[in-house]
Formats: sequence, C-alpha cells, structure tokens
Amino acid sequence: MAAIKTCNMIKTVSPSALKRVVSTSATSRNTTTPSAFVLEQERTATCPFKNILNTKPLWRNESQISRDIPAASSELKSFEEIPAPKGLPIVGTLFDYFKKDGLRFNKMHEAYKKRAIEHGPIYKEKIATISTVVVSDPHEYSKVIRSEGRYPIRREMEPIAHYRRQKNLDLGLVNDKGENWYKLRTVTAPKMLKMKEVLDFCGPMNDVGNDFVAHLADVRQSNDEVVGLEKELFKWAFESIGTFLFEERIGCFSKPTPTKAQQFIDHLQEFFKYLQPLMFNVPIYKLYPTKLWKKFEYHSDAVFQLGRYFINKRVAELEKTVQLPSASKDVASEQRVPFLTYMLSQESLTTDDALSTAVDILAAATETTSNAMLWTLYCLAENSEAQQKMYEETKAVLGDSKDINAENISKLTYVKAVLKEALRKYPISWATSRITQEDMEVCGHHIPAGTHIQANLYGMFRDEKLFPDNDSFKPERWLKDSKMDATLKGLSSLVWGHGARMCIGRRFAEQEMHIALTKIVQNFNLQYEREPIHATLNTVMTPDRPLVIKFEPRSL
Ligand code: HEM
Repeated sequence: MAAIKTCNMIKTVSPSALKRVVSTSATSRNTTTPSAFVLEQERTATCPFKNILNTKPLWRNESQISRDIPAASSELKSFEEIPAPKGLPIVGTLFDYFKKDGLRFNKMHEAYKKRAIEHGPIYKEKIATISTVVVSDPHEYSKVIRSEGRYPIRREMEPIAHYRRQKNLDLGLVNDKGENWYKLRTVTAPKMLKMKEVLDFCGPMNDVGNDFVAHLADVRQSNDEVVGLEKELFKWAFESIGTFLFEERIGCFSKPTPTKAQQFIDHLQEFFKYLQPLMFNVPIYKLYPTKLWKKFEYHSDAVFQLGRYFINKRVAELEKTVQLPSASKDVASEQRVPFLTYMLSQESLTTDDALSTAVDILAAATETTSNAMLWTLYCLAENSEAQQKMYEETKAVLGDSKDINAENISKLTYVKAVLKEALRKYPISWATSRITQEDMEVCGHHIPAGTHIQANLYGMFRDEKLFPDNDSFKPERWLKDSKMDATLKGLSSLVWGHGARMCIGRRFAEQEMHIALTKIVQNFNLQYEREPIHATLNTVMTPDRPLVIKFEPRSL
C-alpha cells in the first residue's frame, strides 16, 4: 500500500505576523530554550496526546522523508502554496464527488487518504462552500492541538446547527462555542470524565452487559447467526447511556422492545444517514427545504421529541420520589445523584440547557459506541488468534466470575488493546478538526487564524510507514511492552478528539465497551463466514452492509 508523502520544506514568504508562532515551533523542535521547554511541559501535562508533543519529531531518521522545519520565518511558504486538487471557481472540487467512479461523500475517509497520497502531508480543498486543510503528519497536527486555546472551536455540524436555530433550540454542547460552550462543558465534564465517577458505573454497566449477552443468546438463529446485529448493538448502546443518564433501566432488551425506545433508535439511525450528505453538499437547504432536508428534519424532530420524552418522564418520576435540588443550590459532582438531577440542580444552567445537553448526550452516545462495537466484533470474528488471547485474559483475570468491577477492569489490558486496534483499522470518527484561533505554521506553511484544519486519522492509521503490516489486526501493537514508538501509541487517542474539547463521553464509552466485549468473548466464540466488509460513512464510519456474525456458545 502506498504511503502518504511527507513534508518537503522549500522557499519563500515571511509573514511577519507569524514570527512569534514560528519561532515557538522551531524552538520546540530543535534548540529548545529552558523557558520554551517549561511552557511545553505545562501545556501537555494533562493532554492525552502528550507523547506526541513531548517526543522528538517522527521519522526524522527515515531516509524516505527529508523534511525540516524552517529555522526562521523567512522560509515559510504561504497558505496559497499549499497543494490542492484542481477545482472550478465557486464549486471547487464538488463535481469530483459526482463523477462516475469518482470520489463519494460516503467514502470521504478514502478521499482524504487518496488526496494525501497525491498531494502530501498537507493539502487544501474547497468543496462547494466548505474549505478545509487536511494534515496527515501526526507531529505537524500536534501544533494545532497545542494552540487550541481555552475555547477550542470545531466546525459546526451545519445541518444540526441550522435545524436548532430554526426551531429556536440551544446549540448545545456539540455545536456551541466560546463562553456558552465552556459553561456547559465545565458543568458536565466532572460528572463524565472523572475516573472515579465513571468507575461508579461499573456495577450498572456490568448488569447491562450480562443482560446483553443473555439477549444475544436469545436472538441467535438456529445456526448461531445474529441477524440485525447493528440494531441489537443500538439497543445495548441506548440501554447503557440511558442507565447512565437516568440511573434507571430503559428495558431495551425486553420483548418486544418498548415502542418509544425502538422509535428513538430507528429515527436516530436515519438522522445520521441523512446528516452525512447534508454536511458536504451545497447547503441549498438553508434557502429552501430540499427533499433531503425534509427527511433530515423529520427524523431530527422525532429524535428531539423522543429524547425529551425520556428525559421528562424521568424528571417527573424523580419529582415524585426524591426532592429535586433547587437550582439555587448546586449538587457537587461527587454526590451520588443521577446525571439529570445533577444537571438540573446547577445554578449556571437553565432547565433548557440541562435538557438540551442530555439530548445531545443521548444522541452522541448511541451511534458511536454501537458502531465501534460492530467493528470490534467483526475484527475479533475474523481473527481467531486475537479472540483466543482475549478469552484467555478474561479467564486469567476474572476466572468464572461474571462480575467486572472497578478493580478487575483495569487488569483487562488485552481487551483494551483490542478496542484500540479495531478503532485504528476502523476509526469511526475518521478525521478530527479545529478552527485555528491564531496564525500558525504547519508543514512549513502559513495557516491564518480561522482556517478549518483536520487530522486525516484514517489516512494516518492506514499508512504503512506508521503502522507496518497495517492491514493486519494486531492488538499487540498497543501493549505496554510492544516496540511501537511511544509517539505513535499516543495516536490512538485521536479517535476521541483532543484537548479541552475531547469527547466528553470517552471514559464512559471505553468502560461500557470493555465490559460488553469481555462478556461477549467470555460467552461466545465469534465467527465471520461471509464476504469482507468495507467501510461507508453515515456521519460515523459504519459497515457498508449488514454484518452477520455467528455467536457460538462457549462451553464454560
Ligand atoms: C466509540 C465511541 C465514541 C467516539 C469514537 C467518540 C468520538 C468523539 C469525537 C472525535 C469528538 C470530537 C472531539 C474533539 O473535537 O476534540 C466527540 C465529541 C463529543 N462526544 Fe463522543 N465519541 C464516542 C462516544 C461518546 C459517548 C458515549 C458520549 C456520551 C456519553 C459522547 C459524547 C460526546 C459529546 C457531548 C461531544 C461534544 C463535546 C464538546 O464539544 O465539548 N461521545 N466524540
């Protein structure tokens, strides 16, 4: 497989505004002064990407790659000189995505990889109204991480933001910016990212996991195949996040699935399906409601109404049984109260803020974790050796016990490596991004403030130079004693984004997935006997057709 080209530094321009930025980045790479070094350490102390920030530049010694960071601003190349595919005025490269055998919006991950191979570690592209710079060099992207500031900005998910504005709804945690976003984030983060808080949910997630394997055993056909696995995993994901938000079970595994839960799941899947083409196409929907927009709007209405239904139902129950704290007296994040109770008690949030955030979390949690699980089960079903190693680890750590708790979960190191490797091969969030807030230098080019810049995650993960034998599923890459460069080990975090705006559900998602995967492998031997599956984008990366896996019971 061809590897992505890497930076070649050349001549030119000296935008004086960049002096400060360039000299910082040049120093941090080469002759670090004590003060710059201290600054660097302070900035990276809590960053999950710190390995990349703190180690020497990648590939410095590799013969294929001759690149050097310019020593002075006079060597900087301009933004205009960033390589770019040819496009037309106004529409840019839009038609490349409609040509027969051309690129496709539902294969953007492949498009980014192809463009990077053609144009190198940095290229820019304008697709209709969207202009973006794509970086495929982990070290270079780390500069973007370092400069993201107190209020990092991601590009809006335009169709969602447009929908919310039209309906007079708050933009919410996912789309809001600046102080508004910060207010929501600082209230939510302690409850969702503190390890102690998340470990408290090990018990309830263990119960959800037990019920899920019983459910899988039940829905298996006579030949052990589970047909409609994606729907079953959606139920699991919804049950898991519901348990976290409400500290009450939704009952998704009962027969039949409760109508409202099934409706929420169905509408959410359609919502993500229509979101993908709307995000990249010309936003005509802002002028008049296209057919596609109407479908998206229909499913958005349903997701919002059903999300509100679940939340309001729980609030009404809580009001009957417990005294909801008054909004003038914040409940501390360590207090053991349901997430909703905690949110509603926060003085800094309006009731609408609290409810919008809960709907955001319901929606953000379901499609993501169910697809991450689908890919991981697919990888395991295709790799009996990895599956066996994982089974042996579960036996060694848990014996015959069904209980995963705050203590033994930390010992499931191979399980964790399995998830990382599955997300390397199939990064459900295939690119991560920021809008730059200051002028900076990346790959020797001037990047003005306000540029939308993305890390080409799929391209990096599938780069043979970075991950040798990258078509193979090798969880061992991620184990502590593996020989993989520590810098590259840090790359696995990027599927969760980075810095102050990293996925707020990361800890929760990892825990629920580690538990469910462990239980599945404890109970079943997985087999996949059909044609290889490929990836397509329904906003997140999903299998391009229904995945049918055999769940053969293990004799315990
Ligand atoms: C496999 C599972 C998941 C993956 C790979 C994933 C990935 C991501 C990524 C890449 C971002 C953007 C971060 C950034 O810009 O730096 C994000 C944001 C977010 N995620 Fe997740 N996510 C997952 C599961 C979840 C779950 C389970 C929840 C809720 C419990 C959740 C809630 C959110 C929210 C609310 C945001 C917006 C945060 C903000 O902008 O402050 N995600 N996620």
